[in-house]
Amino acid sequence: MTQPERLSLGVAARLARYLQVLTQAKKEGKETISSQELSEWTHVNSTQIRRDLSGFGKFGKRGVGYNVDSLVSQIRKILRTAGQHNIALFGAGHLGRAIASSHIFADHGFTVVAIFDNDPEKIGEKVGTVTVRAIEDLKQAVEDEDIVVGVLAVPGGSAQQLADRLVDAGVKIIFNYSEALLQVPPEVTVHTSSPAVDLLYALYFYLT
Ligand SMILES: NC(=O)c1ccc[n+]([C@@H]2O[C@H](COP(=O)([O-])OP(=O)(O)OC[C@H]3O[C@@H](n4cnc5c(N)ncnc54)[C@H](O)[C@@H]3O)[C@@H](O)[C@H]2O)c1
Repeated sequence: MTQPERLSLGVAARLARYLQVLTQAKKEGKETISSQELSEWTHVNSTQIRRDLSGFGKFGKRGVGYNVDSLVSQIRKILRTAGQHNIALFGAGHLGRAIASSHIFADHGFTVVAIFDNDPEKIGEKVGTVTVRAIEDLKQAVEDEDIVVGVLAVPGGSAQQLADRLVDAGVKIIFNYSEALLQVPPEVTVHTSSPAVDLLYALYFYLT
């Protein structure tokens, strides 16, 4: 399989979207999927899908479609997300608990291996199988448990100080659920999740 050095942002975003649909299809027991079906679920047109996937070798058979399993592993390889990746979660509140006990990350090979909170009442509590720890343990946890992503499920006012600690501990990817605008060095990527902003984006394409 030939693989370009770096994907364009557009291709990477579409591949991630295909992966999301394929992972769900796999969970529902689907073995093959056509570019037309992928198109219906992702709203990317099927010609574009075939073009995106053909660039990386032949996964599909004419008339049969793509094998879901092999397409999932191929896209994960292309996105370099094959294997398991460890996450540290900050905030054992409503959102943090929901994230820790759901499959949204696990389905894509991410495991929540550590949960941090600054509320003394929560430290030592179990959320699923993980014990809530004090923030002072962060640096050691990143080192010992090979943590590559920090997920912030804390109030906006606490997010920057935690981002600073993550950067200091060497974590390069921050997934920010709060509304805080985070300042990080250029080598660190922040992804901010905002359902309302995603909806505005969808609305823009609906209205134009
Ligand atoms: N983007 C989304 O989809 C989405 C959805 C829901 C909530 N949110 C955001 O997620 C965040 C959490 O929401 P919630 O409803 O779970 O709040 P919550 O109050 O239930 O939980 C927040 C937790 O963070 C902890 N915390 C606060 N400061 C901390 C610090 N400095 N270090 C470690 N832990 C700290 C608190 O002790 C608490 O356990 C908020 O910023 C909220 O706006 C985003």
